[in-house]
Amino acid sequence: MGPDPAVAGARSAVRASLADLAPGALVLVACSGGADSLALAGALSFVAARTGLRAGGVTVDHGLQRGSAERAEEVAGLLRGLGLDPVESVAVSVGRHGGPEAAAREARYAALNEAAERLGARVVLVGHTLDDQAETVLLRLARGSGARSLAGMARSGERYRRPFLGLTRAEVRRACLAMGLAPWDDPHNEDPAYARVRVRRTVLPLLERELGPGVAEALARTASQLREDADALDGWAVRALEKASDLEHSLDVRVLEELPQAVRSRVLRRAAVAAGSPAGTLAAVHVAAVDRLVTDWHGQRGVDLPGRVRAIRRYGKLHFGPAGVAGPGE
Ligand SMILES: Nc1ncnc2c1ncn2[C@@H]1O[C@H](COP(=O)(O)OP(=O)(O)OP(=O)(O)O)[C@@H](O)[C@H]1O
Repeated sequence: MGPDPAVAGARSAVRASLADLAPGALVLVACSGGADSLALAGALSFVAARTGLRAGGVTVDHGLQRGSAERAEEVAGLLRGLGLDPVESVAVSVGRHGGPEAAAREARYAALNEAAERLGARVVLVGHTLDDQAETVLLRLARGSGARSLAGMARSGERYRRPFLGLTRAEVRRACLAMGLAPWDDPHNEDPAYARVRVRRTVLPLLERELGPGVAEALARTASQLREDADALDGWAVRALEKASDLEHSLDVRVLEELPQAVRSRVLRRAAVAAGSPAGTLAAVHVAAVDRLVTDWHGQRGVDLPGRVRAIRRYGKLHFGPAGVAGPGE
């Protein structure tokens, strides 16, 4: 008898996501002990044994709940039991920046990045599923995001890969249990104080009831279509930025005027970030204000942007530089 179909699906998703790596390469799994990342660890251990990859694991103790250190040790023990080596349990101190959830995530990714670099792992696997993707897309849709943001999480980035992005949470949980692994269910995942939990428990089930099943799959499909569109627009923006820039990093307004709005916004955003405006705080309203310097200009000189960057229009050029420093010709 072959393996349970859910286990087979999990293993083949992991195998496919690592197909480009040469034998001997170290792959880490980021494991919280939840069903998703535990199934990921089980599947990675299986795949590594058959492909010559090396498999290790990292669990991060955020120190936010009673008994978290003991649980991290238990998770590390489970990972070692699966034959993963090296296995690390890393304790982090979580700041208060942007709310406890965001702070925990920031501290976690910093710890995972540090471990990957120290251990020489090019790839770190995380256990996001199709349902996580659908929830992310719905949350972002409700906030009014553009294509890049509605594209959700990438299946594969520079360091992080998400082999389970095409599998549902139920499939992954089934795989975890069928592998004989006992997951730890984080009580936060049931706490309706979090918008994501309300989306999971109330909004998505309501949409499925009212609009028919398959809404989560449909949202995930929309995300991957928008990813293709956003990639194409970003590629166009990179080329347009190159074409519009002169040696002093000023942009030619005539070149900008010719661009479709979606591409011009991306060019302006990139130019502002390159001049030092932080990507995280540069909002659509800021980019729109700079855009008006191009398309609806009434002689005003400039626009102030986050990070003390100022965009200035002068003599047919748009210049981005530090606020308070005179631009070219000012
Ligand atoms: N404590 C942890 N230690 C190691 N890895 C973790 C931990 N918590 C989460 N992860 C990894 O991150 C994945 C996503 O977890 P979760 O959905 O809880 O994250 P999140 O807080 O929503 O943040 P993000 O989705 O941005 O990673 C997990 O499947 C797992 O791979």
